[in-house]
Amino acid sequence: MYLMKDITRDGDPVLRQEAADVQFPLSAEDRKLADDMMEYLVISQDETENEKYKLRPGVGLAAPQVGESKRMAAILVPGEFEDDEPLFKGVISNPVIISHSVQDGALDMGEGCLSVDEDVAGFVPRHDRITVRYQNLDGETVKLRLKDYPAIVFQHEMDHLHGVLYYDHINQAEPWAESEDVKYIK
Ligand SMILES: O=CN(O)C[C@@H](CC1CCCC1)C(=O)N1NCCC[C@H]1C(=O)Nc1ccccn1
Ligand code: NI
Repeated sequence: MYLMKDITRDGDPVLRQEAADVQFPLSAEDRKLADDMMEYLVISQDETENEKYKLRPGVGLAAPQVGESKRMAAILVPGEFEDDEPLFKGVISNPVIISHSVQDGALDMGEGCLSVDEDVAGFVPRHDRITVRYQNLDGETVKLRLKDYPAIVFQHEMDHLHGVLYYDHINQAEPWAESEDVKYIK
């Protein structure tokens, strides 16, 4: 299982590379990578476990963050309340945004990243709504419409597959500048 020491940090060139397509059917190695990334998210979101292993809780983990320059990311977006089903739980490969809203969305608290130790303050403008197409672990093509928080998470992870980090999107001059057509998401 992955520990924080296994998470590549900003400065490692792998985080700035364009990752390679995942080939299907999945190799045993890529299947293990997918399982291990999802395992990290599950354990990190469990209070007892994350304390025990000193893990930062995460809702997403992209392969470049564990040193693998492949177009694969695990995503586990919890439901609103403790016992709810997750809003999304899955490992996506070769994702592409095939359409998106004109309206932008940004988390009202800004973002962070397990690969960036110091949080960089400011709004991270993204698309508020997206239609994403990706391959699931069986190699099937899935098309998914997302909005608000889950859409932000997907875009944060997909950025990693293109060597983009969240702070690349922040307005350095005025990090918290509000604009008209941006929806600020809780
Ligand atoms: O690429 C992937 N990453 O870098 C992990 C990031 C991904 C999210 C950042 C903003 C949108 C996606 C991540 O999850 N975080 N960022 C750093 C510390 C906090 C943590 C987080 O938001 N945790 C969380 C939130 C709700 C419930 C449980 N845990
Ligand atoms: Ni990240």
